[in-house]
Amino acid sequence: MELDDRDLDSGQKHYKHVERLPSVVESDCEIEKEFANLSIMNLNRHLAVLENDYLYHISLEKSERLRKAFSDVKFVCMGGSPKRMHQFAHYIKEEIGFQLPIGVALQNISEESDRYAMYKIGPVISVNHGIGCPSISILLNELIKLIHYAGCKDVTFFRIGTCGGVGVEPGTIVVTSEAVDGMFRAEYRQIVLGKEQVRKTKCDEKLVQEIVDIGKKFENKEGIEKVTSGKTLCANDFYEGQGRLDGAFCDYNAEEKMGFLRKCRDNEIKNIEMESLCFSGLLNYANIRAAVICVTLVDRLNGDQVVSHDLNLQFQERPFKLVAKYIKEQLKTK
Ligand SMILES: O=P(O)(O)O[C@H]1O[C@H](CO)[C@@H](O)[C@H]1O
Ligand SMILES: O=c1cc[nH]c(=O)[nH]1
Repeated sequence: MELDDRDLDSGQKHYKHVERLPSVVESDCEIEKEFANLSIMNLNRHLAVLENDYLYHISLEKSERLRKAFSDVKFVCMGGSPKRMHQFAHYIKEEIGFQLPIGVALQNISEESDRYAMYKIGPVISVNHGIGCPSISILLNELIKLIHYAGCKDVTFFRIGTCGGVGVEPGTIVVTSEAVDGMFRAEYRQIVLGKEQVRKTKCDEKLVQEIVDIGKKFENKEGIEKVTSGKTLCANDFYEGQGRLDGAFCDYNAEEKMGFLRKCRDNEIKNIEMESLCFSGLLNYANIRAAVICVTLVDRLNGDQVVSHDLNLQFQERPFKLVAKYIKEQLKTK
């Protein structure tokens, strides 16, 4: 495999590798055997012959060091904003009683990339995914490769987010039963090589139920308020894509907007956000357990504007608390 010197000058090791991959992969039944034993499904066979892989957006490189550092990961918690996931990192550290060496602070592992902020707290990764499916898709690709290269076993992913509610009181935690697109299809669609690729987005029923049960057990205690499950509409935009009247553009009227939101409610959609489709689509495809847990900031049947910053900051902590309870219970059994 050929080294690219220009990349080495910038401190990153990239390798020219692409041309020789397909024929090697197709003929190698050792690779098929190795992949058949993985719990991650549908993993790219080309990875098996990729000696070096730089996970560009999280600034990590496939190596023995990476395997040792990440092999204990059991939970990957993701949310939109870097500050929220830094806060969650501190919160989960206290909750699971994880001790950093004296004098060592939590470090953003991916600082060099300046794209995502990622923290490792023992068996938990806390990382921000930015806004929308393209952003979370890149991160999921690199995180799935990370847990594969590190040989992690039995990993669960969570999206800990915020959303707009549909007929539910602000502050409600919605655990997604299935993510749907703007046409109410439980499918994540992506154009690949000029064709539409479709991945199913129904969520793991058992995991949804376990989280709802924990929610019910702690409801109105320890900062965990109303918890419910329902379908989540995943939009590609915050304004027109979510039927708002307050975007820069709006070619529909208030009645049409309300008609659509009522139709959402009648189709058991309880919330609207922007990543659940890709998150559940890719993780389902990989056979990785995953759940989307979002707190509602506004009831869209009553308005569009998301206001009151302090209250939203309090609301954002509700999914933290629920997920932390789940992680703590699981760690007792591991
Ligand atoms: O709060 P997060 O996790 O970012 O989630 C929601 O908030 C963002 C829009 O404001 C979108 O990313 C949407 O999915
Ligand atoms: O209404 C909302 C609130 C938060 N995030 C969204 O995507 N929509």
